[in-house]
Amino acid sequence: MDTTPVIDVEQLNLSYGEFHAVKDLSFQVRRGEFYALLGTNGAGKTSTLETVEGHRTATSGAVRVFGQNPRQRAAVRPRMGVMLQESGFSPDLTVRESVRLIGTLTQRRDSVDRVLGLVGLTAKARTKVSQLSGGEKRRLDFATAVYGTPELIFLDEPTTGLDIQSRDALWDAVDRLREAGSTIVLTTHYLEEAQQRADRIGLMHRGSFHKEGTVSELTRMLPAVITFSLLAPAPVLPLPAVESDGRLRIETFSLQKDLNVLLHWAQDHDVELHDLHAGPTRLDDVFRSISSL
Ligand SMILES: Nc1ncnc2c1ncn2[C@@H]1O[C@H](COP(=O)(O)OP(=O)(O)OP(=O)(O)O)[C@@H](O)[C@H]1O
Repeated sequence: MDTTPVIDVEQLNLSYGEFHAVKDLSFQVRRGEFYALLGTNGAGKTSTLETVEGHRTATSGAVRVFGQNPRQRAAVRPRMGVMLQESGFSPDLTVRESVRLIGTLTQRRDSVDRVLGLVGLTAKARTKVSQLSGGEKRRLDFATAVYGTPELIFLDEPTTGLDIQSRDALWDAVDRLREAGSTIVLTTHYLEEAQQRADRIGLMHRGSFHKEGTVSELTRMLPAVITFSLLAPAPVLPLPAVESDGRLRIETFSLQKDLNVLLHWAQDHDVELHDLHAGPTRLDDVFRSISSL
């Protein structure tokens, strides 16, 4: 089996004039993996991905895609599908013509009807791109990335502007691409999307990784949280809590034990723990912790 990483980035640096946007960034994406590159605004995600996609030259460092320089587009481009943040379709082409053009440009083979069905645009096949809604344009962008089921697929903010049905349909399609063996690289600001699906996450802040690992590795170092409100005066709580916006919040590294203590206390004193929530730290909390740095 080929163990060459699909993406291998080593000590990548990118500068725009005096501005050092990406600093000594190193990461690998393995075959079949779902990797999410997340980060604060301006962290350098797009700059990094544009370099990996072969659109931008690194200031220094090495970037390999399928073991090759991504600037060698003839070798690499047919093997990867890219959904950019903004589409570059000609407004006068129809949806069908646009998808067919992608096939020609990427040199991948597929059935245009199959791809239109996959992205739910069969009924719009003869519609001009200029007449599509924002969500429909986004689905056409997705079609460009998945045409021919490429080995490597980049999804840059894929669900922005999509309604809930279209989002679900997009993630179903991604699941099927993964079953077919495709490697997925995602950037998104919807953290729950990454939290639910990614095998590994690179969390960027100001040009470098703040953290990299699986979701559980990223969240493990933060305490779990119990929140609730009290509708009537109650005796002193059995655990230290902080009050914010009328709710009490307990942070703990022993969730089961402390939840047990709290529930017993409530039972013994006949106290209602209104709107009680307990659970591990979410990725949003990791994000908030770095955004404030
Ligand atoms: N062409 C450019 N010229 C100068 N500065 C640039 C250029 N492109 C990006 N930058 C700067 O480089 C930094 C990284 O930008 P980049 O678009 O890679 O970030 P990002 O993580 O994708 O951000 P966002 O989440 O806001 O889309 C930002 O500070 C941005 O202003």
